[in-house]
Amino acid sequence: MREQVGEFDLRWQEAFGMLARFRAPLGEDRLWISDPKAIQYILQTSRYHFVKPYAARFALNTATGKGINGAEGDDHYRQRRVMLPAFGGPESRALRPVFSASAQLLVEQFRDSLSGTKSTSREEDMPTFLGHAVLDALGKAAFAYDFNQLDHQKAELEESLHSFMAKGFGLPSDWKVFLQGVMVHVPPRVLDLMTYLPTAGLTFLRRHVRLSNAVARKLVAERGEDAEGRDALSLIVRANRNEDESRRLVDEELIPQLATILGAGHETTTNSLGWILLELARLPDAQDKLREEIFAAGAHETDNADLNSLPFLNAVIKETLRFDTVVPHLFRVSTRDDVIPLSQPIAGSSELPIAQGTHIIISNVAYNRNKHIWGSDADVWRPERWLDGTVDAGSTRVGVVGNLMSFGTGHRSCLGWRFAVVELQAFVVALVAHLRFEMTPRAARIRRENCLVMLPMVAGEEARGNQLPLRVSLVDGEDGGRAGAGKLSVG
Ligand code: HEM
Repeated sequence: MREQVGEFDLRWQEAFGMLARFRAPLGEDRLWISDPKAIQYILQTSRYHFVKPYAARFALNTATGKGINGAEGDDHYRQRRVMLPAFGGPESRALRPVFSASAQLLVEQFRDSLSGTKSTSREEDMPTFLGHAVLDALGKAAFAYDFNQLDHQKAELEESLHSFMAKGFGLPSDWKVFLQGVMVHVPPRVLDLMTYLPTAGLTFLRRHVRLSNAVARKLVAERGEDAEGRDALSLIVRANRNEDESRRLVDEELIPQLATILGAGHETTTNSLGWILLELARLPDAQDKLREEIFAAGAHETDNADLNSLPFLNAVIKETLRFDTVVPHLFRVSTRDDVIPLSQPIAGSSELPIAQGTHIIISNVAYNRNKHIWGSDADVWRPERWLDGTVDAGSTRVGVVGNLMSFGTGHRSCLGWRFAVVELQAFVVALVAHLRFEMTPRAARIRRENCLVMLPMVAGEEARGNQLPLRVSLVDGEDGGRAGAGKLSVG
C-alpha cells in the first residue's frame, strides 16, 4: 500500500504471469489476477456471483455515501437501471458544450492572470488549476448545479472535494495498513460501527458525505415531480418516476447518488486530465503533434467538430488511461465454489478451482501493461501504438474503451465512462489549443500514490497531498487574449 501504484503488480506479473496466490495477514489465500479470460469470467459472465467484499463496500460507502458504488445484488441492479439512461452516448455528447465552456473559462482566467504582468508563463499545480473547472463542469452536467455561484455550502463542498481521496486514503499509517489487511475478518456490524471512529480520515469523510447529502436533498426537492432538465440528476429523477413502483428508488437511495457521482467522477477525471498533461509535458513532440491536429480540424473553434474523428487526440487519451491507470485495482469475493477459466494454463490446466469466500484483487494496472496485448514496449507511454497496429486485443474483450480495464467491465463497469471520455476530449482540446504545458524540476519527482485512486504526489512533499506542478504558458501567437484569437465557440 505504500509502494507506488503498479510497482508490486508489475513485479508479480513479470515473475508469475497473470495469476498469483498470496497469503493475507491471517494466513488465508487470496488471488491476484490480471488474466483477461479470468477477468471476463469474474466481472462479466458471473455477474453477482462475485461481489465486492463488505470491507470494500464499507470503504466506498464511507467515502461516497450509500449509493450505487457500495450496493449489491437486486439493490445494485435497481439503482443502475434507473441511473444508466442518464449516462448514455447521446446524453453524454449533448453535454460537450458544458465541458467546453468550463475549459474555456479556465483558459480565459489563466490569460487574465498573466495580463498586466511581465511573465509569459507560470508554474501551476494541476489538481488545483484543473480541479475547480472540472468540478464546475461536473456540477452543471450532472446536477445543473453551479459551483461558481457564491454560496457557503457550495464553497464548503468544493473545499472538501479538493483532494478528498488523498485526505481519506493517502499515506496510510501502520495501523491503517494492518486494519485494511484484516478488515475482511471484521464482522459487518462491527465495521458499520467503525464508521464512527474519531480518526482524522473518517471524520473528514463523514463530514464530506453529510455536506453532499445536504446539497443533494435540496436538488432532488427542487426537481420535484416534473424534472425537465437535461442534466443527469433530472434524467435519473425522470427515469425513476417512469419505473415500476415496486422497483422505484426511494429518496434514501436517490440522495446518496450525488455524493457517489461526485466521489466517483471528480478526482478520477481531474487526475486523468492531470496525467494526460504530464505525459504531454514529458513529450513535447507529442504535444505539438496533438496541437497541430486540433488546429487542422478547427476542433478548438466549434462544439460541432466530431472529436471522435481526431485520431491522435483519442490515441493520447487512451494511452494515458492505459499507462496511468487511475483506478488500479478492483476487489471481489466469490459467493460460491467456482472454476475460473484462464488464458494461460497453470500447472497444465486452463482452469482454476476456487473455494467460496476467496478474496480476489483484479489488477487493472497489470492488465493495462500486459505485453501480449499492448506490445513489448507496454511500459512506455506511446500513443502511436493505437494507430500503428501494435495493440492486439485478441479475442477476449474486457474493457468498455479500447479493451482497457481503466473503467472496469461488466455489470459494474464505470457508469460515467462516456461522460468522462467526452469531458476529457473537450478539456484536452481547449487546453492544448491555447496553453503549453512543460515539465518542472518538481514534476520530475512525481510519485504515483495509491489512495484508492492513483494520485500524483511530489517525492519529499507527500504530506502536502496530491500535487502536479507544471509550467503553463499561452501558446505561440496568443497575445494575452486581447484579440480573442482562437477563442472557443461554446454555443
Ligand atoms: C477518467 C475518469 C474515470 C475513471 C478512470 C473511472 C473508473 C471507474 C471504475 C474502474 C469503476 C468500476 C469499479 C468496480 O467495478 O468496482 C467505476 C465505477 C463507477 N463510476 Fe467511474 N470512472 C471515471 C469517471 C466517472 C464519472 C465522470 C462518473 C459520473 C459522472 C463515474 C461514475 C461511476 C459510478 C457511479 C460507478 C459505479 C458503477 C456501479 O457500481 O455500477 N465515473 N469507475
